[in-house]
Amino acid sequence: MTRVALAGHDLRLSFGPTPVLRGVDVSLAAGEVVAVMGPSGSGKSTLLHVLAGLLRPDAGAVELDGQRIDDRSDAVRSDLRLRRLGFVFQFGDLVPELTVVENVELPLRLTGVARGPARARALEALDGLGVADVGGKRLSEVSGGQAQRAAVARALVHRPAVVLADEPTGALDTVTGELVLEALVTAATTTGTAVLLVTHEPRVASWAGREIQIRDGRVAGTVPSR
Ligand SMILES: Nc1ncnc2c1ncn2[C@@H]1O[C@H](COP(=O)(O)OP(=O)(O)OP(=O)(O)O)[C@@H](O)[C@H]1O
Repeated sequence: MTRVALAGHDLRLSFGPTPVLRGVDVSLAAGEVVAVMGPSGSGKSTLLHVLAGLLRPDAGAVELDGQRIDDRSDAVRSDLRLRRLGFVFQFGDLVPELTVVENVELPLRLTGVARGPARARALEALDGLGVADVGGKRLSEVSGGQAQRAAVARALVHRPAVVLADEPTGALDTVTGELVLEALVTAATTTGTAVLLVTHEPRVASWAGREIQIRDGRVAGTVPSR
């Protein structure tokens, strides 16, 4: 049977009086790429933040590799995020004071990997995205597309169980966007990482195996990607 990497069960969350998630069930198998689509304001990013343990749901449960995480302490959830999850947002979110390669090795260094092996793995991850040559540069010295590819390398460098990506190609040209999506799909097929991709764009969703449609804080349907 396929291992479930990440699942949300009957997730509910309101901001003040406004319900934003109204009972969402989602499940991602290891190695699966799933797109989350839906109109602006339908709750996609909120769902991603709840699944990441960044926001606690009012009700429901989140399970990572079969273990419930939403009821764990902030410190435990933060540690799980560091070790088991990778994130890609629309605008890279790298640390400007560090070089590109220092950013990519960060998840490894923070979990105790020694400097030498961490550097080697970071350079390998950058190489996989075609940007190893800018490893020594600071963010101010690289293009937006190079920075985003570095952000993807950082999200994948520690071979996380799950990558959560929120409009990861939103700020990129088509060719760079495809490099980013290809890297995410390759991680899914080669290392069994589950990838959840929030996007507005059908072209981006077509890289996923399955599309979850969110409307008004509920799953309106799940369809195979075109
Ligand atoms: N921290 C917050 N406090 C209050 N309301 C919020 C907060 N975050 C999101 N919302 C509201 O929750 C609703 C869902 O927002 P969310 O960002 O999840 O939607 P989305 O589907 O990702 O939208 P988009 O496609 O525009 O990014 C919106 O009405 C938004 O205004």
